[in-house]
Amino acid sequence: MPVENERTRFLKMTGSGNDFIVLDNRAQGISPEQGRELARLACRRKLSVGADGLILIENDPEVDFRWRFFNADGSEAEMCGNGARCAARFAHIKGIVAKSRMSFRTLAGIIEAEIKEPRVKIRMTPPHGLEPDLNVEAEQRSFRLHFINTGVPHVVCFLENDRALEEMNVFHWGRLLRHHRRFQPAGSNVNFALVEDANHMAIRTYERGVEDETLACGTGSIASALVAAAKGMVQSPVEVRTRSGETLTIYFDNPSTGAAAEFSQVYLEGDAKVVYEAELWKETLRE
Ligand SMILES: N[C@@H](CCC[C@H](N)C(=O)O)C(=O)O
Repeated sequence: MPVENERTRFLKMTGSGNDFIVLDNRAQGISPEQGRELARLACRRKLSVGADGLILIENDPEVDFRWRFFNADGSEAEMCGNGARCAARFAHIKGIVAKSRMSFRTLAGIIEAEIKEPRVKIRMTPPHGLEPDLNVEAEQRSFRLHFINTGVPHVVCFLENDRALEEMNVFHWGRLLRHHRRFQPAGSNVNFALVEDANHMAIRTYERGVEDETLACGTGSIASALVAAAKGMVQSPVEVRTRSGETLTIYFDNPSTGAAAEFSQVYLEGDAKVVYEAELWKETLRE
């Protein structure tokens, strides 16, 4: 049983439709292995709380706190943009960090956050590994993909219009590309993106570790905006419409375009809302 207590308090939170179970692990001592198991069991929809991921807030000697982030399938991810905004708001609501500006440790590096209730703006770690224009084949269909790591790995596939975005079978093609040999062993999140004008985009994302389309993906929205900026299609700030209909705002400095494009000062801003506070009963943490 991953949680020793009979009942564990948690907040259910949503970052623009990406939903998370967030709990204070400063005293509970849930180990990474137990966290994996807890995520896998508690994130199951209809059988338990149901969520895209689990966030454990823990003490850190150098910054305000650190987190561990687990996808719904129990895999641990280096970063999650929407989850990071929820974690910062959780820490503020729970009095773990009284000030509205804070910093916390993730496996991808230190994230800075500013609470603007209920919005949260976070400063990301530097994106890296841009590889534009990769031609990838899946089931006899060719995709032009652009890879970038914005804390976790992402590929971006640009579509030409609203209809193409609406009709894209994200579950089918996203799953195939996410597991494509080109992106192994880590695999990749897969974003289908539409540039509407120089400051507006719409995206749909197939998420690694959730193994489905989610209603929003922060690092995926950033990846899509940065690749579009590298190609000279957009400029900061970029408003990204997510599948939930909510908008994420991406800010960045982009001094150069093309394959060697560089980015600094990358920020993500959007809502991070509490759905409810509750106690998790052990009885739903069974197969
Ligand atoms: N939803 C996230 C990304 C979470 C991690 C991802 N599923 C992975 O394993 O790479 C976001 O908002 O960034």
